[in-house]
Amino acid sequence: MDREKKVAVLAGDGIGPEIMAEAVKVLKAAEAAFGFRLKYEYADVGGCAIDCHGHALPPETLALCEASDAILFGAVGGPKWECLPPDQQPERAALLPLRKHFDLFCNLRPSRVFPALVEASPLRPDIVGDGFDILCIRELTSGIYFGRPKGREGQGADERAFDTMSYTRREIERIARKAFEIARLRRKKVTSIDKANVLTTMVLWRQVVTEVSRDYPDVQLNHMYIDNASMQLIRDPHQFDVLLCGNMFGDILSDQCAMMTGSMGLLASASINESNFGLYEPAGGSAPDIAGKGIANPIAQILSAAMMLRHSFGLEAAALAIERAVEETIAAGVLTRDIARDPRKAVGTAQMGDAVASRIRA
Ligand SMILES: NC(=O)C1=CN([C@@H]2O[C@H](COP(=O)(O)OP(=O)(O)OC[C@H]3O[C@@H](n4cnc5c(N)ncnc54)[C@H](O)[C@@H]3O)[C@@H](O)[C@H]2O)C=CC1
Ligand SMILES: CC(C)CC(=O)C(=O)O
Ligand SMILES: [Mg+2]
Repeated sequence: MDREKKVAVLAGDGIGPEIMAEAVKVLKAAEAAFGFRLKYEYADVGGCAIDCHGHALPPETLALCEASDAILFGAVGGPKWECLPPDQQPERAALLPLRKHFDLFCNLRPSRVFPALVEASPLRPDIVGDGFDILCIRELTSGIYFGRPKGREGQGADERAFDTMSYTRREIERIARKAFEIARLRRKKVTSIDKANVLTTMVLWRQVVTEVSRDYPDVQLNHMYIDNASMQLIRDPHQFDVLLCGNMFGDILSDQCAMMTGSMGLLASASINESNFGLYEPAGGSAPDIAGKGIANPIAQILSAAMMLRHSFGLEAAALAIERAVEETIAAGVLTRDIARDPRKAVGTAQMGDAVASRIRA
């Protein structure tokens, strides 16, 4: 790495600050071990930013992100802000605009079963086998989460609310190309998820994905309806390599994939744009039910930091070292409550971060 890189650290709400502290701890251990330097600059985002600045994505936060080489993001939202009008809630007023602003259209969510956690999966042992390895590639800046018009109108029994699902050929093509390019580096299989039997948007999705696939004859493509895919993931996860999804279906299936590996707290993600600028965040949310208790699993945040080193900074060896340290820590039986077989032996968030960091130092 030629110069010190600047990381915008947006921890957010709920468990966000707790798990972020552990990711930064691990990154600092990696800096010392591998001799690179990162500069961490912190800013408010989400509900805590509404409380302090009156806006979920204050201009100074956006300016910091623009001046940074990557964004490390925690989570936003929670019951405290649910009373706000929908367009002012932290998720819609901060996270979605951030994704749109930086055109972070490509969301990578890898779900792999750690060998020591085969038993933590809620799937039957004969289905999990030695573990599966699925990469969910989710389109992140379009689809029904962004389509216009959306709104509410009318009153009484006639009051209605509506969202618009929309995809352009260009939007589908660029995420499909990413999926095929990445599948080439893996097991060369793309399963495109849609609902083309009902939704016109998804008819175009299927058509464009099929057209793009002709440029990748070495990669096998099959199409699957979202309802079937949800069932097939549980019946036989080994049939999947790369899942190519639109925004909403990828949101839903990736939570399912996370839990199939043992916990929501294990699923890391990278959201990148065409210039390889990225935002790195756990796939889960602010987990208000466990926030402030020091028991959240920091692994998804730590592995998101490893993805940042790999995708934004080209620090492959350091990324691998973090991933290996996480795997070894889990194998040594250092487990947070969500993945521990015996909750009485579970460690807290900070102990898990300490254990991973000390393995990197070693
Ligand atoms: N990227 C983001 O900032 C996201 C924000 N949210 C927001 O977060 C809030 C809570 O949403 P929920 O639907 O409850 O989803 P959630 O992902 O926050 O929590 C779902 C379940 O997973 C557990 N969980 C999540 N992360 C965990 C971790 N690291 N360790 C252990 N357990 C973990 C929680 O305890 C909870 O039981 C809402 O305001 C929601 O809109 C939800 C998803 C993503
Ligand atoms: C605001 C939501 C779309 C966040 C979320 O659930 C996700 O990105 O997985
Ligand atoms: Mg989600």
